[in-house]
Amino acid sequence: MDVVTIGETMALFTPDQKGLMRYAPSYSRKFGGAESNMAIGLSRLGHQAGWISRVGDDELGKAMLHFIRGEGVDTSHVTYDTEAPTGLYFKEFRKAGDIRVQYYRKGSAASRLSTADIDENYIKQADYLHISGITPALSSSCRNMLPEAVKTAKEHGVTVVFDPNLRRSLWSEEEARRTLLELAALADIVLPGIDEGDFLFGTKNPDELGRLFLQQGAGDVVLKAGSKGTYHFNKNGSAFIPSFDVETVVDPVGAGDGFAAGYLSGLIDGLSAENAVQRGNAVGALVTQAEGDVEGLPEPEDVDALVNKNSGTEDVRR
Ligand SMILES: O=C(O)C(=O)C[C@H](O)[C@H](O)CO
Repeated sequence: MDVVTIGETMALFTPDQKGLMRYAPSYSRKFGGAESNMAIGLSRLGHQAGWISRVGDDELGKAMLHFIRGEGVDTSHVTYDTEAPTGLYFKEFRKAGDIRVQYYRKGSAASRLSTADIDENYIKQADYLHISGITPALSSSCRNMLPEAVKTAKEHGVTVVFDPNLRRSLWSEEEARRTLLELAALADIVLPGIDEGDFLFGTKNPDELGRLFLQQGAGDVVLKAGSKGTYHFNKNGSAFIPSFDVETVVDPVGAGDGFAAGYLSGLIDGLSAENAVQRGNAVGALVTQAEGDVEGLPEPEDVDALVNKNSGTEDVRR
């Protein structure tokens, strides 16, 4: 297994019409969850990814599992929870550039994940363990589970990748800041956005953030500056890798997960840090071109086409 990830995926309902959701009579059903989005991204790029989770023992849970398994992700460590339902989320396209999400996930099956779901043998055979800051916001059992998963990974030399994925609506600012900083300190690679860095450290200055995350304990800091590009910092220095131009953003949700998939795919393929980030930028850009969290995740030839079209784009070692 190249990467094992842990987290909640929800049935995603999108109104078939734009505008306020209260007027929407019909919805399309999709699936979305940061960690499985990333795992599907890896699978599309030809890698082996496994996803640890719980889903409700209900029709949506079954459909979700079929879907994610069908995308080539290993779901052998996903269990059906007979006492709690699959979580739901709604994505409302109010007007261009104004997309809102509404969760119905309190007490969901995945919020009942706990250290009992951490199988040492499963984690130890992976090269990377990917976790996000959404999971600890779901419940105290989820919060206790992640450090245990990280400990298991570290004992076996599995590289820990942490995407803060701040979801303010799920917990208090204070709790979020404390927990995300704790997890960032445990990770080998962190993938924050500039706004998340600002939330955690009170500055938007990229160099300052790079320094602070390194000081916190990460070996590699990959700092996403949205449509501008991405910074990479490690003990050898820093680089800025520009983003790819995107004409119209159809749906930005899931772009960060796509970035993580592209970046990890690059590392798995042995690319330099800068080229891995460039692949991340490419996947992130492509994800925004389709509606849905995973529908725009590319195959390798799509990534190559975008990167080659922009081959004038150079990595700038700083
Ligand atoms: O917001 C969440 O918690 C989700 O996991 C839903 C989406 O898939 C996710 O935000 C995309 O990154």
